[in-house]
Amino acid sequence: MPDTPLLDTVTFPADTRGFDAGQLRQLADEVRAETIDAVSVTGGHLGSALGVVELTVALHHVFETPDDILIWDVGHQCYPHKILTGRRDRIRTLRQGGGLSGFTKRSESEYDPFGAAHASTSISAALGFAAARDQKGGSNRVVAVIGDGSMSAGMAYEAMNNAVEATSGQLTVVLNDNDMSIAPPVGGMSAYLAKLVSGGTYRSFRRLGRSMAQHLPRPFRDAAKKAEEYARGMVTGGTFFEELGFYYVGPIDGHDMEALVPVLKNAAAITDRPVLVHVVTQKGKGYAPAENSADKYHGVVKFDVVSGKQAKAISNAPSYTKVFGTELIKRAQHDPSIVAITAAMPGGTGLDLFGQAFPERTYDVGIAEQHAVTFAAGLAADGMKPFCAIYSTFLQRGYDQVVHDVAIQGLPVRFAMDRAGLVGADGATHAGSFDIGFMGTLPGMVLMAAADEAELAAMIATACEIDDRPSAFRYPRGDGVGVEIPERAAPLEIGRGRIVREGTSVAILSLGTRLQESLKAADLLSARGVSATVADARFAKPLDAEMILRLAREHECLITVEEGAMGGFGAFVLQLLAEKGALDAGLKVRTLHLPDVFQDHDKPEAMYAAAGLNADHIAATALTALGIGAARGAVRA
Ligand SMILES: Cc1ncc(C[n+]2csc(CCOP(=O)(O)OP(=O)(O)O)c2C)c(N)n1
Ligand SMILES: CC(=O)[C@@H](O)[C@H](O)COP(=O)(O)O
Ligand SMILES: [Mg+2]
Repeated sequence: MPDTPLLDTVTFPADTRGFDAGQLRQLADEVRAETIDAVSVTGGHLGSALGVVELTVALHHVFETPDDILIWDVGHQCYPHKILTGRRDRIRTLRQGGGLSGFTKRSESEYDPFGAAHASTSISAALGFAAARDQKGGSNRVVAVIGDGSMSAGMAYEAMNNAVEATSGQLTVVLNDNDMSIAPPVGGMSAYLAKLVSGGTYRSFRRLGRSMAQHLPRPFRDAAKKAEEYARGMVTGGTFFEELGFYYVGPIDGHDMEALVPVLKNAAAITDRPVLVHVVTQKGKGYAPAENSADKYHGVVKFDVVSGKQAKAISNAPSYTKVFGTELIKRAQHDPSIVAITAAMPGGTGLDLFGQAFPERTYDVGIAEQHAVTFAAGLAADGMKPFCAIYSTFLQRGYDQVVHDVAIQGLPVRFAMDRAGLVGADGATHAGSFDIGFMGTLPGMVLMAAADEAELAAMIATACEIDDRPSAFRYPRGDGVGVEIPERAAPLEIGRGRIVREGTSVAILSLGTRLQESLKAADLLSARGVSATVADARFAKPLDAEMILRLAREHECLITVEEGAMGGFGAFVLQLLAEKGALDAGLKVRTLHLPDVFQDHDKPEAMYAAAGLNADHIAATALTALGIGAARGAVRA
């Protein structure tokens, strides 16, 4: 544990309010050491947190949190904030079951006035808080901190566009520009910010001194007159933001406490217009292994603090993500119309591999899922074969585009939905729980779910051939099950499932990831003298009606299993059975799916157990339905 004498005196931000610049610097150093040490035992989003240590200390020193509202965009950089807001005693439980969330969360602390984890929501939320304050005649201040990567999303612009009209009072947006998203940032705004930073203004701000006050907008000038040192580090510019009605201040060095504190004090005092403070930081700041790594330790597993070496688990199977990337490359080698789209997640989606193989056919559109989907629709409309690879949870943001721009027009966009199902430590915000329901209800959509990595390869091959309508395939976070992938996977027959194991009394109909557990459940049932068929549905849409109706006819009990929310595969099957009268003769149907709650972060195994999607739960469900009765423990292997 690091030596933290000053931090030890701080439990809440109020404890820092009397600190001088030297003490604030020392506090930042100690918070940084504490953050590194904590994440070394928990894993998590380290690089972004290290980049905002000074900013966090300065914000809590200047603003009267929690009365003043401080909103972190994404929230993945909030560990220093948690350390300073009464949660240091639990900081080594970050992202662990029952422990602190890795993001901001309203239920966790009054210092988290708004929860997040998806990007680019902070300015809208802050504007809402500012407008609420205005409505109530309050006087508290409101701050949003948003990263340069998150500044690529439509929501951020929608909020800035509305800011001047929605609030007549104080609102500070801190643009934390570390010139990084998860991958290097992309797009015109990123280039614009780089230009602002590389301009003479930034290089020379230290020389500007008090004369700068003359060039500042009037409120700054007045404030600067009161405290001339506040003017240091403030530079006008940023035409784009000015045109939207903001005062633009910056760029300033986000690691320089003597620049940060006075500038933030000034921003807090401005009430006639919103202020955008452009702060330049370094992702991974102050920890050499992070600073020197390509991803700046954006997300790490446990690591050794001295060497920075991460304790990566060894696996015998490739990750689904890697299978997606490599299989798509194979297909693209024979089909020049295949192109791939990612919304700022090239590494996370495996499209970094595709991008190396086909740089000209890979589009990283930034954090802009809505645009990604409609951009793919345009590509498809003009004869390309777009694979739009977006995590299930982030595709939620592009849903109207999926409906309106893709599905209604019947365009053959292929949606590769990674991280479908539970994701462990990132928790509820990142779980891909809903895609079966929201994609499966769309007319014309072909929706597949991979039970293993060979199935994923087959589904990619299938999607390649679907040229007359949209298609989607879902697959989970993590490694495959270790099955062999054929050199050239054959496409599947659309709407055909497969029987994996034949039995007589119970039919377990699995969609996607829980097939292995379903097979284990069949073993458990067999040990209890119950014969089970196990089928892999492969398709949530169109359903294999023939297979499902046969299972219904030939078994006493039918259990659907899926790693998705209610209202998904099980609901589709029930609807089919009802429509075809297959429920009329007493078939016992049970639908196993994710529980109707937002499951908190935990180890995946614990989450599956809590969800009731393990072999013993499946088997117990069958036994209970058959009236054989079994406490779960009774069927455990
Ligand atoms: C809507 C959405 N898309 C993608 C992501 C994945 N994501 C999390 S952080 C991040 C990069 C954010 O970059 P920036 O805002 O600059 O913060 P930094 O990591 O640089 O501190 C991305 C792409 C997300 N959380 N939400
Ligand atoms: C904060 C965020 O949204 C990403 O960093 C996310 O945590 C990545 O998840 P994976 O680790 O599953 O790629
Ligand atoms: Mg960034």
